Amino acid sequence: MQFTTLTPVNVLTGFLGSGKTTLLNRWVRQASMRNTLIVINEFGDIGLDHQLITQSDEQAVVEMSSGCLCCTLRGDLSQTLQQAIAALLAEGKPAPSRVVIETTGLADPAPILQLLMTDHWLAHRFQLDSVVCCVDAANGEATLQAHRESQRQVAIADRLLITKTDLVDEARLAPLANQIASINPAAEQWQVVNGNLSPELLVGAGLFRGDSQRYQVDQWLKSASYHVHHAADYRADKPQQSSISAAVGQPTSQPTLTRHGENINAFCFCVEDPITPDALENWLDLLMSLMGEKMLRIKAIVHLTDRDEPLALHGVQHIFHPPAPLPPSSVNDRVSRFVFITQDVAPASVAQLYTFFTSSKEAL
Ligand SMILES: Nc1nc2c(ncn2[C@@H]2O[C@H](COP(=O)(O)OP(=O)(O)OP(=O)(O)O)[C@@H](O)[C@H]2O)c(=O)[nH]1
Repeated sequence: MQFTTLTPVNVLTGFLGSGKTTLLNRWVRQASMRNTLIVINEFGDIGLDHQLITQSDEQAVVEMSSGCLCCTLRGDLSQTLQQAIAALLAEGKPAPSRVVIETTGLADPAPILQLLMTDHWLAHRFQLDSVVCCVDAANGEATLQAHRESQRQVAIADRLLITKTDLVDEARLAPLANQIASINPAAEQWQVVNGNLSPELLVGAGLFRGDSQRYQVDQWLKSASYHVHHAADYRADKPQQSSISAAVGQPTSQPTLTRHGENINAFCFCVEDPITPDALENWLDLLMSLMGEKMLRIKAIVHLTDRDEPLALHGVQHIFHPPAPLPPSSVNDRVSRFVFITQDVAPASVAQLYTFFTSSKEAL
C-alpha cells in the first residue's frame, strides 16, 4: 500500500449540539487548513450547518443532506467527493490537500471509517488521519448514559474535545473527563471554548504522516495507554493470569458499563512470538464474523512467521484495511500488539479465540 499519495481525511463527530460546527468554523479558518474540502452531513432537506461555515476561496464546502452518512448515504460519499473535486479542478483550483467530514450528531462513525477502507475510489485516494469527537461539558455525562451513538463516537475517536467548558465548574469537568477516558483511554483530551483550539492538535493521528514522511507507530497504536492482555496468559496449560498484566501503572481494565448494560472495553492483546499467517487469518475471520458489529475499532502491528517486516492492520467492525507492510526499523521488537475497542466483548473472549487457533493448529 502506498501511503504517501493519499489525502488525509478527518472525521468530526459528536452528539447533537456538542459544538462540531462551532469548532469546524474556527478550525478551517487556520492557515494550515488552506485548501481543505469540507463535507457536512446533515439530516433533513434543508441543512443549515453548511451555511454557518465561513466560506473562502481557500476552502470548498459541500453538503450531504436528506439522510445520514452512516446509514443511508454511504454510497454518496464517494460521488460527493468526486463531484466536488471535479468542480474544483474545473475552476482551475487544486485538488484538496485535506478533507474534513462533519457527521450528523446521531451518526455512528464506524461505518464512515469503513467506507474509507472499502469504497474502491475512496480507498485509493484518501486515508483516515483522525477522528475528532466533541463532548459537551454540560450535557456529556447524561448523553453518554442515554445514547449508544454517543458512546460509540467517544470510543472510536483519536481526539476527544470537551466543549463548552465555559458553562461548567472545574468540579464538573473531572467526572466527565474520567468517564470518557474510561471509554477511550488512548485518545488525547482537550478542553475547548467556542471551538478555539490549535488545528495541529486535531490532526496527525494516522499511521503515516505525509508532512514528516515517516511512520509514527507508537503515536498511532498507543498500546501503552491500554490494559494489556498477554496471549501466553490464556494458554490452556496456564489458567491463571500472570502478574505482568497486573503490573503497577497499568491502566484500569474495568469496562465502562452504560445504562443499557453494554460494556465498552478498550484493551491491548500482545503476542510475544511471531504468528503464522493462517492462525492470524482464521482468528480475525472468526472474530469478525462472530462479533464484527461489536468491534468498534482495531489497530495492530503484527509480526508474521513468514516475513521480516511488520504489518499494520486497521479494522472497523467487519472490515479490515489491506495490511500495510512497515519498515522493520519502525518498531523496536517482534511483539505483535492488537488494540481493540469493543462493545460488549470481553478481552478474554478475544484472547481465548486466539488460543484456540494457535494451540490447536496441528489439528487444523
Ligand atoms: N457557551 C458555549 N456555547 C458553545 C460553545 N461551543 C458551541 N456552543 C454553542 O452550542 C450550540 C451548538 O453548537 P454547534 O456548533 O451548532 O453544535 P453541533 O454539534 O454542530 O450541532 P448539530 O449540528 O445540531 O449536531 C450553538 O449555539 C453554539 O453557539 C462553547 O464552547 N461555549
